[in-house]
Formats: sequence, structure tokens, C-alpha cells
Amino acid sequence: MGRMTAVLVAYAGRHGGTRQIAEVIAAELGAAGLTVDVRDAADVAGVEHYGAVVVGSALYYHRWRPEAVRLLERNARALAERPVWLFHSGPCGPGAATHQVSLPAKVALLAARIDAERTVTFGGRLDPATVHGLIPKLLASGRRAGDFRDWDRIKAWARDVGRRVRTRVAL
Ligand SMILES: Cc1cc2nc3c(=O)[nH]c(=O)nc-3n(C[C@H](O)[C@H](O)[C@H](O)COP(=O)(O)O)c2cc1C
Repeated sequence: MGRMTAVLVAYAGRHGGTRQIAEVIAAELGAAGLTVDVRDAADVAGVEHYGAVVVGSALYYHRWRPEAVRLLERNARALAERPVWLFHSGPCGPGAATHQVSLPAKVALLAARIDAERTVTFGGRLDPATVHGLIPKLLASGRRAGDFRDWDRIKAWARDVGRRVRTRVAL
């Protein structure tokens, strides 16, 4: 397996829900025969070693986490030379499974610069026990409380990415 088949899956979140999505994506890509690194976006020094990159962020107040935005900003040129897939995770409650959220404006500009693939939205997880502060507790209450991550959908998306990586990246 050549160097260019290595894929980076970088994530940013606050309560571990997005990290677990990144890990499941990485496992699917690994099962497809790709070499995969899964990293906290804050720990990514560069993307030059990777043939393709997946970047995912949790949504907080309609924004991406700053670590994920910084990764896109700092590596925009190198990312533009590679296939890049973006995902975000957030919607909770009724309709979470199908709700597609558009990219925050700043991230949309970066995505255009990078020529990223179309972004996918995955449902999120809201646990009233782990969020801190009055507004977060309110947000995490009632019908929005729970785990709305659809693992089958996430895995199917990852398998599709894997297929595309294999056809687009020079082996
Ligand atoms: C304070 C707060 C604000 C949030 N804002 C949004 C939002 O604007 N859009 C959205 O879709 N989800 C929003 N969510 C839901 C989170 O994105 C969801 O809980 C996600 O799974 C968190 O990922 P993490 O565990 O990786 O931090 C918010 C959650 C909290 C606690």
C-alpha cells in the first residue's frame, strides 16, 4: 500500500460524539484497505502525508469548532491538492436523521477554496448530564436529548468515500 493511499480523518468536538463518528469512519476506510490516521483537528500539524482527507466538526451555535476551522485555514493550499470530504454533526431530536445543515459561511468559503466535496450532516448526541451551563442544559433537554447518530448511514457514507478515494488517488 503506497504512501498516497493514507487517509486522514480529523475531528473537532467538545463531548466526544464527533470523535466517535470519526473513529467509525476511520474503521470503515481501514476495512476498505486504506491506511487511516484519526486525529483531533488540534493535533494535525500538516496534511502533506495524506492522499485524501476527511474533516468533521460538531456544530455549536451554527458554527464549526475553531480547531477544525483552523485546520482548513492553515492547510488550505495542501488540501486543495487533495480530495477532501467534510462532515458535521449536530442535529438532535425529531428529524435529526434527515436534517441537512449548510456549512457556516466561513467554512463554506474555505470549502470552496479547497474544492471540497459536498458536506454531509450527521445527527448528533445531546446528553444533559455532560453539558455545562444553563442554555446548553436547556438545549439538551426534552426531545432533543439523546443519541441521534445513525451509524448505518455514517458507515455507508464512509464506504462511499473509501471507494472514491481508491478511484481518485494515484495508487
Ligand atoms: C450549547 C450547544 C449548542 C449547539 N448548537 C448546535 C447547532 O447550532 N446546530 C446543531 O445542529 N447542533 C447543535 N448542537 C448539538 C451538538 O452539535 C451535538 O450535541 C453534537 O453531537 C456534539 O458533538 P460533540 O460531542 O463532538 O461535542 C449544540 C449543542 C450544544 C450543547
